[in-house]
Amino acid sequence: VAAESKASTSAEATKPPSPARQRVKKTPNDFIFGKVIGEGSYSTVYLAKEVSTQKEFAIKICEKKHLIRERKTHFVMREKEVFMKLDHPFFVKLAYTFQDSERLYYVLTYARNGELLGYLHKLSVFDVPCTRFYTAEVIVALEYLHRLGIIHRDLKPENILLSDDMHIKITDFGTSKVLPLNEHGTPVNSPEQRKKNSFVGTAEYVSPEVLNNEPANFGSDLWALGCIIYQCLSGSMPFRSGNEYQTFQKIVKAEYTFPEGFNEEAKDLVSKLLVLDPEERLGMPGTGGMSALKSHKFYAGLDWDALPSTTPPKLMPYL
Ligand SMILES: C[C@@H](Nc1nc2c(c3cc(-c4cn[nH]c4)ccc13)C(=O)N=C/C2=C\CC1CC1)C(C)(C)C
Repeated sequence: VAAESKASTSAEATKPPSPARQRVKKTPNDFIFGKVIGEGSYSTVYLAKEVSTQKEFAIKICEKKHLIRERKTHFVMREKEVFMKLDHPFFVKLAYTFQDSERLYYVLTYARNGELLGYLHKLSVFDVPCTRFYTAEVIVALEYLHRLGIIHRDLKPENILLSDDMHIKITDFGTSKVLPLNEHGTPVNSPEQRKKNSFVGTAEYVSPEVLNNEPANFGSDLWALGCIIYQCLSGSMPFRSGNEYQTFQKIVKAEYTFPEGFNEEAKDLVSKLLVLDPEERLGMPGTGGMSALKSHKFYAGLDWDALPSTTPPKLMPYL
């Protein structure tokens, strides 16, 4: 990588910086690359350290020829478009982008404490205070995302990362959808949007409408939220089944049961999210919007605006 980029850097060195590019573009030589953090759909994400600041970043690298061959350039363009719009503490931030002859590089926040899923596996279940806190942070993140007209479409505990101070950092927007905004800046999810969906989320969290080939909408993220709340308190997924086909059969019928002892307020909340008709899900405009969701008794007493500055409850093994 270093050798090739030297070639392109020298080529770039002769190109006068265009006015649009005020700050100098980074190159791979500005970073020391470490372990592979994860494989995205058309990319590999590495842990890396910026030489000049010793700061750690996650760097997503895409092979240009692979993207072109797989005709996925629009995915990475859309993902970059989404990252450029996001400026909120509960999302991974895009710090720099640059390229060399072979690859595209996206330099992003490194969420040092990894996936929420990891803690859920370690503890098997979260207690009510932790479930309240972390799912409330997801709700604040969804409210921000939906206000920007962005549907995540693949929300799941693997995409909910944790920062140094144990607040959430949502990531993986490669499959998100950006809805056009009308003249008032409100997202338009019109019938024209109803073209065949090319993307289906992760089996256990995908919503009925997406399985029925209807376009994803904000309700699709609320369905995933319902699955996540269920999973935090029970340690298992509501529609988990022997195989994917059986899982899908349960999803399209919203067929699931609560385990013994499941928190009553959470039962009521989940039953208002895992509803077949997206418009009927708590948090959608027809049911009072996100403020109705935030007023649900499961979150009684929670200071929503203080969440980013609240000390997160300790994720404790279930006693
Ligand atoms: C879901 C995602 N996983 C992850 N994506 C990102 C991480 C990340 C960190 C850990 C981690 C940290 N400590 N221990 C584990 C585990 C998984 C991660 C991060 O720090 N910063 C940005 C990321 C992603 C940016 C986005 C453009 C792709 C996949 C599997 C797609 C790579």
